[in-house]
Amino acid sequence: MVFMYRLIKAKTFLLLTSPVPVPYISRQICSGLLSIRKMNGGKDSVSEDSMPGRGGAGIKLRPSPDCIDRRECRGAVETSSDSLGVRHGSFGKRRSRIDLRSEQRSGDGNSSKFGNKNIPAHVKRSKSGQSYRKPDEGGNHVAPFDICLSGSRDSAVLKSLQEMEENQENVEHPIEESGGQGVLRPGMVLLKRYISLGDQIEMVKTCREIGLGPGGFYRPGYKNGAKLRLQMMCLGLNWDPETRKYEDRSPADGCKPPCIPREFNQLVETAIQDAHGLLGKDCTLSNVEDVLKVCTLSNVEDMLPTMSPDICIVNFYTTNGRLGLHQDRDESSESLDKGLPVVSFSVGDSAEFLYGDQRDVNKADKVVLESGDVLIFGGKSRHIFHGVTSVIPNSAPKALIEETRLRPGRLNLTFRQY
Ligand SMILES: O=C(O)CCC(=O)C(=O)O
Ligand SMILES: [Fe+2]
Repeated sequence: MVFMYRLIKAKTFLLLTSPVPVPYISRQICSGLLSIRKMNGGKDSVSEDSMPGRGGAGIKLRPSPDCIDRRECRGAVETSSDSLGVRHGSFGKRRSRIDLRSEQRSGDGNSSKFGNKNIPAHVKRSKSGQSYRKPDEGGNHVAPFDICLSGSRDSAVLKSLQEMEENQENVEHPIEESGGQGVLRPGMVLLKRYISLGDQIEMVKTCREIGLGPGGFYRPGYKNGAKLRLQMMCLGLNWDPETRKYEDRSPADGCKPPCIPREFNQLVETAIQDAHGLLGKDCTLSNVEDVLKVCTLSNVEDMLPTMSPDICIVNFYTTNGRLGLHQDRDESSESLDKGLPVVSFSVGDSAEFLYGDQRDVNKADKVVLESGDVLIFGGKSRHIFHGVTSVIPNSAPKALIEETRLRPGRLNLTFRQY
């Protein structure tokens, strides 16, 4: 609700005070949010069938200040324009995307700013110098993956809703069954059903909209050619499983990663504060047995440091998607050493999430992450092995699917600070 309220308030203010369209302003604000950071490489951790480690090579990176200047990548946008627009019923009414389309079409497409800097070698370019998506093995054009089903009431949506209804009649998902809210281990906190339905809906719509544009969703692969069992899009900085580095271009189309929407970051910060509240309570309870243990605000911050995300990896898992046990270790060594947390939002179908000290599924603990859950792991838990073993079909909130037509599957956003 806080997210929705802030969003409406900000948009109303901008609409009332601005002579230019809100989406334009939002993008400018977004640019201003990004700060320049000196970065160095993280260490590495690779496993078969898992997300490999993200070894930074000591390069200096910074979230691109103009990461949402979509005109730079007009070629890439044009190729995906079929999947945007009014044919998506209520989505088409969203002013931002329509404005975005016309801006993209009327943009000068000047690729000089794009330059040759940092463009991955395998990204193809047209004669005019515009980038476009890599064709698949069969040479077919690959448009960004649409996390939502198109058509107002097409049969796939109806089938999905019907199955969901049947499933939800038979299966109960009480919070206790899926693992309760609270401190799972030092530095690891689960906030159950933390994101309101309204905010989940906005999140899906926003991710869909960004995901269809430059730097949008694609199916990443590893160096050995194997594909991850998910669709991915990176915001702020791009993480490439093939190079295992953070870079400032998407390998799918050579475009700069889109910015992280300000509302997402606000929710991350509020979630960390609320996690601190839980950690504080946890301390108070332990004090009953251990009076010497004093829990102050500062050591709550030591257990789970605060962070300002400049990276968001957005994953979409279809119902047979998964992600092997891995560690998130490619952020800067400064960030890793401080234990700055990874904050994870789950939306859509529930998933079985494994975590533990070793890369061994038999030794890992399991928790079910449901739509609206926020999982935070930092401090002593920053280096845990974790992964997604399965997505539970038809477990998403029905109203979320009705409102967004999110495909069967799960959307996951992990925020980090480089
Ligand atoms: O989907 C999830 O819950 C985890 C995602 C993840 O671990 C990652 O993107 O590094
Ligand atoms: Fe991860």
